[in-house]
Amino acid sequence: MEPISMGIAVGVATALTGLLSSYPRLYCHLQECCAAQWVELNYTGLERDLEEKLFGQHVAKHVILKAIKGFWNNPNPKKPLTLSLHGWTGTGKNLMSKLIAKNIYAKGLDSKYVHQFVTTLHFPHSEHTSQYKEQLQKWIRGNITACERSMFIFDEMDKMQMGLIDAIKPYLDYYDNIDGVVYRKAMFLFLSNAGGEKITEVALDYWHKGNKREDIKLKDLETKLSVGVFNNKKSGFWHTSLIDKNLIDYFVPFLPLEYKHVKLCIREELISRGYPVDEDIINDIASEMTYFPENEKIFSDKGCKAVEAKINFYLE
Ligand SMILES: Nc1ncnc2c1ncn2[C@@H]1O[C@H](COP(=O)(O)OP(=O)(O)OP(=O)(O)O)[C@@H](O)[C@H]1O
Repeated sequence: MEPISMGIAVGVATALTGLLSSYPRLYCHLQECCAAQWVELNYTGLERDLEEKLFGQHVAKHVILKAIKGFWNNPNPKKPLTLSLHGWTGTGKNLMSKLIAKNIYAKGLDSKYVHQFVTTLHFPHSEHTSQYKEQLQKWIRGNITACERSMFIFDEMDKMQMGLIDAIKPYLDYYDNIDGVVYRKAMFLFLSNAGGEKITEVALDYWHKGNKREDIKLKDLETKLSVGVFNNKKSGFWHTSLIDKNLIDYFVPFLPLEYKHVKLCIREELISRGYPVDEDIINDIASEMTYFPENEKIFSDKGCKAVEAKINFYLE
């Protein structure tokens, strides 16, 4: 490029940047920003999505809707919202995070204000904990400075090293601000399989007694979870002061999925991929999944996780 054209290009770019920064509304019109047109809870949207897309999780739905509504309607929360999602693999914990993000951020999980960490992927080496710790704290601070309504999702929380959990702790607590940064409007979601077996015991017990699954209450599960997980010295996450200091606001249990839920997942997947809905195919695929316990075969051992792969195998 010639020097004159280069000069003009730089001048135009500088003028545009100046213009956009002096008109934040115009900036937000063109780019994702932390204002209400990009970051706002769509409660009815969330309610509808959970009803239509998340199967067999009445307790989790109820807790999440209550927690998020209360938090969002409070203009001055005392601490960030901290949700701990527990359950067997493939039961919808990641799906739930996705639906929450979708109904708060216009760009859903792709929003620059939604941050996902997977322990084995992002923090794999225990010898690097102090380095991860520093990076993570910087990351949280920087992102909440950019947008108070940021969301952080930590997957495989039960595999996270203790030191790293300690690094997040100050941001979850009841502080008005830390070094001038207000963390109270952020949301933290912790996902783990911890407690999955205890939750299954409760669901199985209901089934054996001939009770309806839909009658399982949060308190039935909480009692089991507190004995089996929170007081279990082996489940790393739980004997940290996250629990001792009451830093987790809600425990969100995910029930193991039954044959009928697996069928719903298959149906949903067929529709979303534009295949015709054929009951025979749905039954065939659902029957190919494996179920436990050994004798009764009630719950899918991978939840709905293998559905996509089974459909690929069956139809393509
Ligand atoms: N309850 C559910 N309702 C509808 N779809 C589901 C449900 N549970 C799982 N799925 C589907 O199964 C797949 C795996 O689900 P997801 O990743 O949410 O499970 P997870 O509980 O996070 O598993 P993991 O503990 O192994 O990470 C996704 O495609 C998801 O859409």
